[in-house]
Amino acid sequence: MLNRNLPVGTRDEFGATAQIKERMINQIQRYFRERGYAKITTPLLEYKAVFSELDLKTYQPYQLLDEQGETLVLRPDLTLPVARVMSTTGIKTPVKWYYSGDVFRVKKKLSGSYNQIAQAGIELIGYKSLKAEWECLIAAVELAQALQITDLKVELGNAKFVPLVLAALPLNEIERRNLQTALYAKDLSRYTTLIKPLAASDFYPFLKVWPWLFGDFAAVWQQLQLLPKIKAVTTICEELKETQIFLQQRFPQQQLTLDLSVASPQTYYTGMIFRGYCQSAADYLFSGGRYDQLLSSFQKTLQPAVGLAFSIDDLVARTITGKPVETTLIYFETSDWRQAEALVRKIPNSSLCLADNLKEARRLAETAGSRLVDVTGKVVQA
Ligand SMILES: N[C@@H](Cc1c[nH]c[nH+]1)C(=O)O
Repeated sequence: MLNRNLPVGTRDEFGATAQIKERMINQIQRYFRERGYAKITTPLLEYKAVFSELDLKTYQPYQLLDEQGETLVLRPDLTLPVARVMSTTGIKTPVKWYYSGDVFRVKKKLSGSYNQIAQAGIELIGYKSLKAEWECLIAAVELAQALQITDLKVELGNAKFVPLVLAALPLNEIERRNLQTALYAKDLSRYTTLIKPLAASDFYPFLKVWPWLFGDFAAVWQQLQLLPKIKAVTTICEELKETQIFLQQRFPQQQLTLDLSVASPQTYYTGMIFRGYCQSAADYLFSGGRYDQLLSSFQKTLQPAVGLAFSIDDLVARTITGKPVETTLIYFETSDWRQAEALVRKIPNSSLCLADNLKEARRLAETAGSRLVDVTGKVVQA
């Protein structure tokens, strides 16, 4: 019976879903193109080694062997293939890429989520200033606005914040790792036990609130004042504050949150991280960050880089829950074919009705819940 089934986590897409998805990908790509980005495409199949910098437990890839016995994977990420391209082609930097495509991540049976995820994103390579992060954030917020997402929340963080604070604590390696695990898992009873030995430390007041260091930017900022000065952390915080001020000037209505107690969504991030989410979507709408070390794992030169990717499927799911699209069928006699085609071009979501006669056309329109129009442009059935 497998010839009638789909593998776990896959799906077919058709009708409104497929159409909305296509439109959305086109809209996002057009936006990036008009902003001066160049298109890049990479293959679905790559050597597994390309993804050695990825947390392969979280993003488990589908594997297969090529004729030489090398392990290939269906790409579980789109940023690493771009880094591979940069290291093998000698393309001059700085460069701004945009792309869209599917990534494949093994999902547990019954998890209910999909293993083929459509993404559209950008990678800005060769830019070390904060301007690159801001460019990504502007693009993300403007796109969300263009896609009519009115309840977007932008969450800022920094991949280095947690490791730097942990490194400043008087703990050994194992204690540090345990504390990090408890913090990320929000395992509060274990976390409280682990910080007890530090009760006399300057860090203690901060440690007591650290698991709650997420939410409204201003509120988190206030809590952050409890943290004793650590030079590298101060720089991170200043960047976050500057970014908040910049975003608030540019998008006064934009909701902005800060999360300084979360694990970096990708192991390759080395600086600011940002995610966008909204109430009606289950997962993040976009996710990105700075990854200055990634290209050095492919080649000797260090290349600063920032990027982000939209998760298209969540955007589509969110749109589908809106009101159904009104469709129109155009009924015509064969002698009026060109005229009918002209109407299809004019009326959004319309198509030619290939029924033999008007009676049959009426029946088809009714079944499809479509309006029926004849070539003269007259609605014959609403
Ligand atoms: N590849 C990242 C998103 C990203 C693009 N560029 C930088 N980060 C992800 O899938 O989470």
